[in-house]
Amino acid sequence: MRLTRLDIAGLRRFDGVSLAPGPSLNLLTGANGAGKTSVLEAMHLMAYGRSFRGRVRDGLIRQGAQAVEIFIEWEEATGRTRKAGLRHTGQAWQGRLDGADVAHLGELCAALTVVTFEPGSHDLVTGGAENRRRLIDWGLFHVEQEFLVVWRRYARALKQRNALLKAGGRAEELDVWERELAESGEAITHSREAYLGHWMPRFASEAADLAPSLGIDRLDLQPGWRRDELSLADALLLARSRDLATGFTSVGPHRADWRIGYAGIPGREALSRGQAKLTALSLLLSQARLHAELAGEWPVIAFDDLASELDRDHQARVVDGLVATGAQVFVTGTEAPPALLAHAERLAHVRVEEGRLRPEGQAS
Ligand SMILES: Nc1ncnc2c1ncn2[C@@H]1O[C@H](COP(=O)(O)OP(=O)(O)OP(=O)(O)O)[C@@H](O)[C@H]1O
Repeated sequence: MRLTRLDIAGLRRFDGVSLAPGPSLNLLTGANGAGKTSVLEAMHLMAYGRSFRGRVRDGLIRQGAQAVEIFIEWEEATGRTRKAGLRHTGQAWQGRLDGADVAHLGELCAALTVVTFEPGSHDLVTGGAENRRRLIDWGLFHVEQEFLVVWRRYARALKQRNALLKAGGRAEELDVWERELAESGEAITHSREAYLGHWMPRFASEAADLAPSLGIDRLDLQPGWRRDELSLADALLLARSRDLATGFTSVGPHRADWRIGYAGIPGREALSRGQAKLTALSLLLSQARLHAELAGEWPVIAFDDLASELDRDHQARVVDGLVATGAQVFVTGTEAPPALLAHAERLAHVRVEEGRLRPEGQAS
């Protein structure tokens, strides 16, 4: 997919700006604090319902503004033009897709696919399980419509069981929600396992190119209970008295994780920061590739501060590879990275200056 228009108002230092991105490589340069990352943040907010820099109410909304407002227009590979608007006050949000109000932010997220690589992305590899669960579920939400339905069923049942646990609910009441949890939870796990199976070979091949010394050869799902020994229904029943004591559900796919297998190093603790970044980048790019194969079009790819995240050789490999796919790419930096200048004929360059956007070549 290709963004053709991006309007941002009330976001960080942007009062109101508009961008008409190019179809291939888009470079945003500017001084520190000019607002480059904020442009990617706006795209990410529409595509994920949240920022990669923390909660909306923690500073995303411009000081003195009531709300952040984003409008994006894009073209799908089929030629269909789509448009989405999002207004977020920090407490409440309103979304529109193709001219109609949406009931769930998830509808915007399902329509617009953006993959963002930013300075915090190494957390996918070295941080907690939540981001890894989100990543795999992101892939599934976009290609399996049923997944969202079953995921919502699970989330609702989990909430109900937790409420009953806290209230010291009766066994018959817990039985009802555990049945629902077990059924939807087994389905979620089945989908996650199948997805990892598709993702693994693409991830291994991307990692073999970007970080060959790591010898990445596995992606193993940890389902959130001892699935090789018992069903989720049995695991929930077995955990019931402990869960009643703590007031929360200790087993199930909401506790799942997945682990990367490295043949070249003892484990993720041995990764340098740069290697963790390359591993995260391999995950994101291979997932974008898998998405392109399953959904028939590449997501928009956004790199925040590419030049300080990757060495020159890796920058060139990644940019050249993406140009060959035809994906639309956004890159920010204080200066233009040589890897992008090598594709000058495809490059749309915008300068970000004190919260304003100025296409390169236009007078300020
Ligand atoms: N809520 C807010 N209201 C007004 N201005 C804000 C708010 N939050 C952040 N800013 C300002 O907006 C800018 C955010 O810049 P951003 O991080 O997008 O810049 P950048 O060009 O990517 O910078 P760098 O190169 O330093 O990473 C900063 O100047 C910051 O001080």
